[in-house]
Amino acid sequence: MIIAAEVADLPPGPKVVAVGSFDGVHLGHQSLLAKARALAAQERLPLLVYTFDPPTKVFMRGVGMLSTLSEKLDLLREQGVDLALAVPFDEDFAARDKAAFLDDLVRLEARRLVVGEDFAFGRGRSGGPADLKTVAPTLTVPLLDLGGAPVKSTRIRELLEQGDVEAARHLLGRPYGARGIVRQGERLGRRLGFPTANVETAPGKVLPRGVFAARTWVAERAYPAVVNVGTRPTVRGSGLRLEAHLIGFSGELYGHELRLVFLKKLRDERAFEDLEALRSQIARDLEAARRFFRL
Ligand SMILES: Cc1cc2nc3c(=O)[nH]c(=O)nc-3n(C[C@H](O)[C@H](O)[C@H](O)COP(=O)(O)O)c2cc1C
Ligand SMILES: Nc1ncnc2c1ncn2[C@@H]1O[C@H](COP(=O)(O)OP(=O)(O)O)[C@@H](O)[C@H]1O
Repeated sequence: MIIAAEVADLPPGPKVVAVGSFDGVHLGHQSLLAKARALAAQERLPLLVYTFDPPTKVFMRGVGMLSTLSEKLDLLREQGVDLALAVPFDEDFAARDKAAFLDDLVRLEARRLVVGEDFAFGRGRSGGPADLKTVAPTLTVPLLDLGGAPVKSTRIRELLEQGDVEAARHLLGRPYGARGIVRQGERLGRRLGFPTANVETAPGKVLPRGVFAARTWVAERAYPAVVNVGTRPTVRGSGLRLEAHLIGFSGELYGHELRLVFLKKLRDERAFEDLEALRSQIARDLEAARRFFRL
């Protein structure tokens, strides 16, 4: 997949262009991309995804994001997208009028356009499908319905904020994941008997709170894990932290990238009277995770 941040950096030639924020690349996005891919194959043209970083709603409304740019690009690649244009979405971009956006599509040599039915663009969301049709024939894809409501990033964000990683998984078509570099913490984990890799995720990334059974990867190796996402009230922690105790791992992780997917919520985070009480609870969490993984 070829990736660019500006129209001028993409190879010339006609293309099928799908436009949207694609935050999370959920099942709705995936069905839209499948239609776009089929259209591209039929027309013998490459498929380009024109997307925004951060997602427009994240910038405009300050909500959290389901996928960072690198996660989104990986997911788009998995969906068989040939080219990705990820433009920085900022004040200037939000203020551009709809003609400027249409001009981008012309410069991209868009021969067919594919958008979700709720897509709008340009300052004040003034542009819509009728405007797009002045550039190229436009396929407007209806929102995919699951469980009696459309699949939308907002709905998934809300489920994750409630810690419901299993319902989020149904709408995403895969378990929700996060990634980041392992940083040094207060080195209390080892003293507790449960070393925990402290994973620094991107600012603004949505994290479900609580204790979870998770699958983790370091380089290409997979480890089952118990993960806590919270503020560690027992040790008067500050700020939200993601900490993973990898089952069957020993060694150093500092500076390595750790990836994980949240599989099952085990419980909410709590304040314990003392470290001993926390230690025995983590031991029970570990047992619950082992049962989950049938270890
Ligand atoms: C499975 C698991 C569950 C945890 N649950 C809680 C909890 O309920 N309350 C809490 O205050 N801290 C909890 N923690 C966080 C520990 O307080 C944290 O791992 C410890 O402070 C180690 O911090 P350090 O990595 O900075 O040394 C949990 C950690 C793990 C791995
Ligand atoms: N099974 C394991 N799971 C997670 N981290 C481990 C494990 N075994 C060793 N480690 C190492 O121990 C570190 C965590 O130890 P800990 O005392 O909790 O320190 P910190 O406060 O720096 O997170 C990890 O970053 C990693 O390098």
